[in-house]
Formats: sequence, C-alpha cells, structure tokens
Amino acid sequence: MPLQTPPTADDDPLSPRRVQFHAHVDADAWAWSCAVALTGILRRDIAERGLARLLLSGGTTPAPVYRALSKAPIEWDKVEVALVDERWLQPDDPDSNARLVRETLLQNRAKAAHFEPITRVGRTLEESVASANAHARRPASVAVLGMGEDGHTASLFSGARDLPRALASKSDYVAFDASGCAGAGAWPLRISLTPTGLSKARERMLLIRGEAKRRLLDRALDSNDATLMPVRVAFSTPGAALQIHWCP
Ligand SMILES: O=C1O[C@H](COP(=O)(O)O)[C@@H](O)[C@H](O)[C@H]1O
Repeated sequence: MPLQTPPTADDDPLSPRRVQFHAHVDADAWAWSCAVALTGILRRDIAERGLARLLLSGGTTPAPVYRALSKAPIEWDKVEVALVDERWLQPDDPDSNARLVRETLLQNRAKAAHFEPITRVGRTLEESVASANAHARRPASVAVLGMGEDGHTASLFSGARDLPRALASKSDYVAFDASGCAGAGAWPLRISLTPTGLSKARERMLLIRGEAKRRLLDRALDSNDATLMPVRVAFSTPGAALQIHWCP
C-alpha cells in the first residue's frame, strides 16, 4: 500500500522535501542500504569537518543496520558514537541501548570509534543528562531514530507527564519519566534527545520494519498532534528532512 501523497508546501512537515520514504524488498536490502547511506554521511563529515558524530537509537529494530555499518570502510577513529536515548540502566545491562550499540556497531572496523554512553557506574540521573548535553555541543552528523509500536520515538512517550516539558525543552537531552506508559516496558526512567537536540542533527533517519509500523507511520503522518504521536517530532521538527527506511 503506497504512503499517502504528501502536500508540497515548503513549510508543510509532510512536504517531499521533509519526508522521504524508502521501501526495501527485504531485511538484508534494508540493512545494507541504510548502512551505505550512513557511511556516505559519516565519510562526508570526516572529509568536511575532520570528524563525524553518529547518534543511535536502541530497541529491537536497528541491530542489522548497525552490524552492517560496523564493517564499513570509514576512518572510525574520527567518529564519535552517542545515543539518541537511554534507559536508566547501567551501560552494560543487557536491556540498555549502550549494550546494544557495543554488541552490534562497535565491532569489526567500527571498534575504533569513540563511544559515549549516557549512563555510567556512579553517575546520577542528573549527571547523566548533563553529560549528554555537554557532548551534544558538537552537532551530530546524523540522528538514527526508531519508532515504537505505541508511536514513541527516542524516549518520548505519549501520555507521560514529562512529555510536554520534553517537547518544549531548550536542552538537547532531558530526563524523562514514562511511568504508566506501557510502551516503556520495565524501564520507565529514561534520558532522551528532545526536538531541540534533534533539530541540530545534519541528517535524520528513521528505521522501521513490518506492516504494522508502516500503518502506524501513516497514522502519524496524518495526525497533527505530537503529544499523541511523538514520532511526529522526527519530521515536524525544523531542520533536516527525514529519511524513512522501511522493509517488510
Ligand atoms: O525504547 C526504545 O524504543 C524505541 C523503538 O524500539 P523498537 O524496539 O520498537 O525498535 C527505540 O527507538 C528507542 O531507542 C528505545 O529506547
């Protein structure tokens, strides 16, 4: 089923200039195409600025892309890898986004990259947020986003008391309490990139798989309320166009 034809006004968040949809035939094509696109972005920033900064999401979707990217011919010692969001867990916890990135991306050639986990042993939640904000002073080459089955992106959850504050925040990262949100699973306390932080990334990519998420994406594109569909911040936040990569 094709995605609805978006209107074309330049300031319309659904303008083709702001949302580009790439459908891949299968998971292999999806993973390699995303890895190739990310390689191009990182190599361009290394050539232009001497270093590149890669912001990564966690969850169940992106591992194949990260594994493919880990083998890419990039000057990885010039790449900083950081997180879009993190659960309030130790960085080696099996459910942490840091552990996912370590086990999937920071392998092969990408072992040489510099990784900045948000949480660390002995660091408080406030210190973790402050550290993420300090690192975010260097603009990201690309932010790689995901979308949960409840329409959240990063750790911005609909129905959470903290959502309006996070959406309006002038900080790049905030602490986020998603208590009561089923989509946050067993990890209600989070640290998340905000729309302000996302707006500074030179490029944006959204990785999704499966028919259910494609239908959910259609609903998000149709909705006009980021408090109900936080994934809308991925394309309604001013800045780079959103490259959406999907496969069945
Ligand atoms: O909790 C999270 O979920 C989202 C989406 O994850 P998925 O399992 O539906 O792919 C993810 O993008 C985010 O980084 C993570 O903390």
